[in-house]
Amino acid sequence: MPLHRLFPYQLYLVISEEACRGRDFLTVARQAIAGGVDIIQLREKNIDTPAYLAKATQLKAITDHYNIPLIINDNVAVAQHIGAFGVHVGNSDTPPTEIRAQWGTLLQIGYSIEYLSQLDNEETLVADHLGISPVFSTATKTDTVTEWGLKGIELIRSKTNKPLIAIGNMNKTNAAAVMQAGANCIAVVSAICSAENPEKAAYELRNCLS
Ligand SMILES: Cc1ncc(COP(=O)(O)OP(=O)(O)O)c(N)n1
Ligand SMILES: Cc1nc(C(=O)O)sc1CCOP(=O)(O)O
Ligand SMILES: [Mg+2]
Repeated sequence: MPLHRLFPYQLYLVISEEACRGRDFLTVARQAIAGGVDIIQLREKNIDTPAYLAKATQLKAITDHYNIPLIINDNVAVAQHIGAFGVHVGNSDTPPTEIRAQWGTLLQIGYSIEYLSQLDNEETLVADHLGISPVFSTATKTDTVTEWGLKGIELIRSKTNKPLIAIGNMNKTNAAAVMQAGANCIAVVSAICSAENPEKAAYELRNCLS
């Protein structure tokens, strides 16, 4: 099956209340959807599960309304509870094999690739799509390991057929090159959440993608 059928999303918004700079994150999500994002991840760090659940439930009402898949970062219980499309985990989170063992194919699993050696492990094998973590270093998340760059995308592309999500300082100036290097999708926080006009920012990013 062609990759775009497995993961038919090209513009991926990763949203948190903090990234929206005092604006209502639900309003920013609606604006981003109007501008053309086609998948959203809720990424709240340092929040307890009841508070995460409350935010996820509110956002799910919006994503359902617009028929946009919602992914929950880190918290599998929240993802499962709200009937999310999927969950995104990294090397410090619940491993994909555990999620798969418990929930089968109920949740799509995104998994961060920080080391090339991960491409040979069981966690990558069971994941549905992979985050290239990060393509370029970013102030939004500083606890990262490898800055993959365009060459890193090409290398990872040559080693896996899984859908690749490019994350880390993605913006209008690099989106086309990142896709050209082999990514299937770009994921952004600040380029949309911190933009003065999130709808326009999403629309302009969308136009950089094929
Ligand atoms: C699409 C996507 N890719 C990578 C990440 C990073 O996940 P992780 O390494 O678990 O780090 P945190 O986001 O949990 O800080 C992501 N969230 N989304
Ligand atoms: C959530 C996240 N994960 C990353 C990774 O490298 O795994 S970088 C990142 C934040 C991306 O923010 P911005 O679009 O503002 O650069
Ligand atoms: Mg994580």
